[in-house]
Amino acid sequence: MSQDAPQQDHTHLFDDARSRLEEVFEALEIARDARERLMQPALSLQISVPVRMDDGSLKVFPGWRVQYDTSLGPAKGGIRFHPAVDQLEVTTLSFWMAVKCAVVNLPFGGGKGGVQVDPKQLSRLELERLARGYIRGIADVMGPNRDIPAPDVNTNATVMGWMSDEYDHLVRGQTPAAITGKPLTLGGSFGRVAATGRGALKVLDIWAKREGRKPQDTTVAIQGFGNAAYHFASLAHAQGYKIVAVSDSGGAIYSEEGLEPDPIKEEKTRHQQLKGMVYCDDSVCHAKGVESIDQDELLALDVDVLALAALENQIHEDNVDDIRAGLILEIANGPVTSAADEALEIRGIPVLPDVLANTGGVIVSYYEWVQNRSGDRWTEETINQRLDAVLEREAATVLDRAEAEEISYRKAAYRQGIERIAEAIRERGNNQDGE
Ligand SMILES: NC(=O)C1=CN([C@@H]2O[C@H](COP(=O)(O)OP(=O)(O)OC[C@H]3O[C@@H](n4cnc5c(N)ncnc54)[C@H](OP(=O)(O)O)[C@@H]3O)[C@@H](O)[C@H]2O)C=CC1
Ligand SMILES: O=C(O)CCC(=O)C(=O)O
Repeated sequence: MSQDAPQQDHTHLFDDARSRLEEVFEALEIARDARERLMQPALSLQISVPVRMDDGSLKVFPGWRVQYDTSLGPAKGGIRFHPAVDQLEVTTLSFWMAVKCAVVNLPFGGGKGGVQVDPKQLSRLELERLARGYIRGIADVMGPNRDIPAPDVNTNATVMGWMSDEYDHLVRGQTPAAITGKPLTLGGSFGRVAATGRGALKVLDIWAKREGRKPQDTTVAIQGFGNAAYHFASLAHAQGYKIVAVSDSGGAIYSEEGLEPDPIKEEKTRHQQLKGMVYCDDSVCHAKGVESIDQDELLALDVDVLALAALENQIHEDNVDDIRAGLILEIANGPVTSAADEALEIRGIPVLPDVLANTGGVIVSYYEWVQNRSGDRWTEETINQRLDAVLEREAATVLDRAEAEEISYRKAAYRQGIERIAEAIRERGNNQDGE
């Protein structure tokens, strides 16, 4: 563990994730080969990333790349820079990637990467050296047909651009399809930056329509204000949803009258933190009656939708009884533990699960990969239409199944995803005991 890493216990994270797999094994006839394969990752690589700091000293950061399962296609998944990253977290995130790609029927397996680092303590050049060093460390196991990284927490298009450039140098050729989420000028796709938030809103809309609920009558609190959360907030606000609270790693803000995400984003870009910001310029206030609240208070607000868009393990046994929201939308990966999930199910609070609700990002990453391989470039309109169509189809299947089998949306999504992976494992045949 690096020197400044916070004490965060991921010991139970992977067990917790696997307990959802076991639930599927109990409910469905999944072949033994698939059961064996899916209980542990296919490949797990640990690396050390040495970074020359601006003051001339050398710091070494631990990093990982895990490919959980590649039966449906090359591994796919983001890279996280965060002080709490460790092998178990990356493994769990790669497992969720495998499930989510299968839930929305992408020709991808699941992968994930991470570096245990606080990127907020690095200069821009140090960050670039770290990004390049990470790619040198995992280059042997990645590539367009093998494992395709993308952004996740604290990484973005700029970081993907550096990584893509580093990979091109290593393989002595332009290989844009090796990484997605790149800047547009380096072969990135229109629509990728907003895709996770847009996809989450689409899934919420599909659910709301079935429930006869209108955006104008729906209040939303959002945990997080990064890439996924901001784009969700901005698009939801434009559609008429009332965003009453948002939070970041430093605090939360609330307004009963509703917040305007775009000016808040501009302020956050200037001041880094939501806490203590002023939302008025030239005597125009973008959010009247804004007050600072605790991050935990946001989770307990009496709202129609609580959108979780920060990190895993946010709703757990100790705070689940405080939840008063009508619906939980999981934009983050794994924000609700399995124990909390059961408690919510008993209380009749539905959860639109991560493996469906946050698939917008990886779906548009798939479109980026397809465009890079064909040399084609699709318009933003085409991308968004295709994204909507996939989510309409796959979300409908999950919601219908939940209703027909009288199970939670999560259980229905897991059954859909695991069935597809198990089928691919079966079709690959028996010769799976070696190279
Ligand atoms: N980016 C993508 O395409 C995808 C992301 N996801 C998932 O969505 C989640 C967010 O990712 P992304 O938006 O990319 O990451 P970002 O790094 O852009 O944003 C993370 C946000 O979470 C905030 N945060 C961190 N800790 C807390 C906390 N304790 N309470 C409240 N807010 C907190 C951060 O605060 P601060 O701004 O202060 O740092 C930041 O606003 C992750 O779980 C990720 O795996 C899922 C699918 C795709
Ligand atoms: O865009 C991608 O390939 C993966 C995004 C990601 O890491 C995720 O969905 O959690």
